[in-house]
Amino acid sequence: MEPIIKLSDVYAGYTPNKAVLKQVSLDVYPNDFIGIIGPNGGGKSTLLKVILGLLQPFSGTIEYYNQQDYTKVNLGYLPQLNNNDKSFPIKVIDVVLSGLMGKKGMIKSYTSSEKEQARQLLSFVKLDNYANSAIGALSGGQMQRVYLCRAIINSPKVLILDEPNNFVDKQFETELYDLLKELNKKMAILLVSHDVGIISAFIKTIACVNETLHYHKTNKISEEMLKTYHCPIELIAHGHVPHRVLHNH
Ligand SMILES: Nc1ncnc2c1ncn2[C@@H]1O[C@H](COP(=O)(O)OP(=O)(O)OP(=O)(O)O)[C@@H](O)[C@H]1O
Repeated sequence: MEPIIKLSDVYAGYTPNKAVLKQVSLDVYPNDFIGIIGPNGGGKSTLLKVILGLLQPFSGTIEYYNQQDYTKVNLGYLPQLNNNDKSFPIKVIDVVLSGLMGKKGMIKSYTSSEKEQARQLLSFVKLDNYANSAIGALSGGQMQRVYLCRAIINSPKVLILDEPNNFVDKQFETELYDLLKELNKKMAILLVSHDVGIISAFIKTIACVNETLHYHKTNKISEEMLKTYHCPIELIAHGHVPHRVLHNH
């Protein structure tokens, strides 16, 4: 089977001669569900930017379906939420529909079947009653669900999520992962998360990013394994659920 995305020996960063990512190689296959973990500042978001084509590597290659042009691969992206999103004057359903722009370009109107599809997705994440609300009126968790709908409305081959559970209400957290499991039947998923304990029940493999990338063909994480690869974690307990979190560097 051919990988959908193939990174080979990638060096990337923001200032010349100061690589944040070094010697990174990774193959992403159609049914993958990869948990991307690592310490703060280790380079997880930078890796996503490289994969999304937002940051050109200093050296190394990134190939999509054996093509050089990333726009030919349909990628869905759920970015980290930031506070600016709150002041953006746009209706919830239009946020979801804006996920079609990559396919349609800057268009003025959407078809009724596209609107229906957007409504179905909102119903999928239990926000059917908010379709016509302003996005700024929603809680952080609700906004994340809307952005998830936007990321998947174009049926991407790869769904990329950056800390989706940062703002998600506890009540929706399990539902979010169940939803991702369902989506994984149709698309590869790359998930950056600090919640290693929780995601390990859903992910299939692990990429530990700490300047370099170490890929583990398992969803079981041992401290020894991560220590070996300089990706420190520790076990703590939140309530009744044992949890692994990453040290701050
Ligand atoms: N736009 C930028 N310009 C310059 N340096 C940056 C920029 N974005 C990130 N960095 C630096 O690159 C390094 C890696 O950052 P990155 O955000 O990729 O890490 P991360 O693993 O996603 O961290 P976190 O878990 O805190 O989100 C850090 O040292 C960070 O300060």
